[in-house]
Amino acid sequence: MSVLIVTGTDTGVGKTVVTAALAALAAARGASVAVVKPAQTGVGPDEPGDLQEIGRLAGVTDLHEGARFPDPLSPAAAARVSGLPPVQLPAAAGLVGELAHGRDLVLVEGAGGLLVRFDEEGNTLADLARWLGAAVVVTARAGLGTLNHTALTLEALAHRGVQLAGVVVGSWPAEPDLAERCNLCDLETLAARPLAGALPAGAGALPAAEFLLAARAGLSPAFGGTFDAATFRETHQKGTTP
Ligand SMILES: Nc1ncnc2c1ncn2[C@@H]1O[C@H](COP(=O)(O)OP(=O)(O)OP(=O)(O)O)[C@@H](O)[C@H]1O
Ligand SMILES: C[C@H](N)[C@H](N)CCCCCC(=O)O
Ligand SMILES: [Mg+2]
Repeated sequence: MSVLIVTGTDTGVGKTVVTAALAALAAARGASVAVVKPAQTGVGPDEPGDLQEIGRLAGVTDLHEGARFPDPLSPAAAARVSGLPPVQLPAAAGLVGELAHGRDLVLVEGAGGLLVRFDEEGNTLADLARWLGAAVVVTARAGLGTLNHTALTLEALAHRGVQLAGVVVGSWPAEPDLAERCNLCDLETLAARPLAGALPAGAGALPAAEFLLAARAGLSPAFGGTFDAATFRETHQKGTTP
């Protein structure tokens, strides 16, 4: 039994796709896997949310959405605007703990970046990770601007004593520009370890069988994949040094 928390350096960086890739690899090796989204915002009652996307991509059905708010805001702000009660993050931690007893892996996808508030008390995904003693996967953008966002996220994790499970690039472009290629090396410097993966741009639109192949190639052996950071870096580093 283990719990992995999936956060990102921002909203829209590919957390859902990374969570789906982690779930797909776990399921493919026969592990029982549950996925929890404590708060889904920006999606109406009858629309598919991140969990439905994960279910479609990874073929997992053990999906748990804590609360849903229609406005595309932080969970705390979305609850305030809607007049609905905010998510109780301690209760979400309880649910994750319970699920973990009967599963090999429980994945938790946050909302937006690490320090986005879930309630008026200011509880965040970092608090959830701390309560559960769970490590955090940080999904990062590939391009210019990601170094500062990633450094801030890693510093916030370290400040709270939360363990980093790895940095994964959520969407690696087919034709990376100079900043994206340089960032491979610099993201590793920030994390003080090799990249834990890079999923190809467009992976989120693949059918499940092809998504599994992309997940395998795009995530490191620590997550059941074959991604090798050194080979990936070498492939893309042309022109990044004199
Ligand atoms: N590797 C990828 N392949 C295809 N599409 C991607 C990939 N990464 C991200 N996207 C697309 O980018 C958008 C944002 O990605 P995603 O929904 O995964 O972000 P997120 O970090 O989960 O954001 P949120 O905070 O809303 O949960 C989506 O439309 C998604 O389909
Ligand atoms: C609506 C969006 N897709 C996410 N569900 C929520 C993102 C909240 C981000 C808040 C912020 O950092 O300003
Ligand atoms: Mg998402």
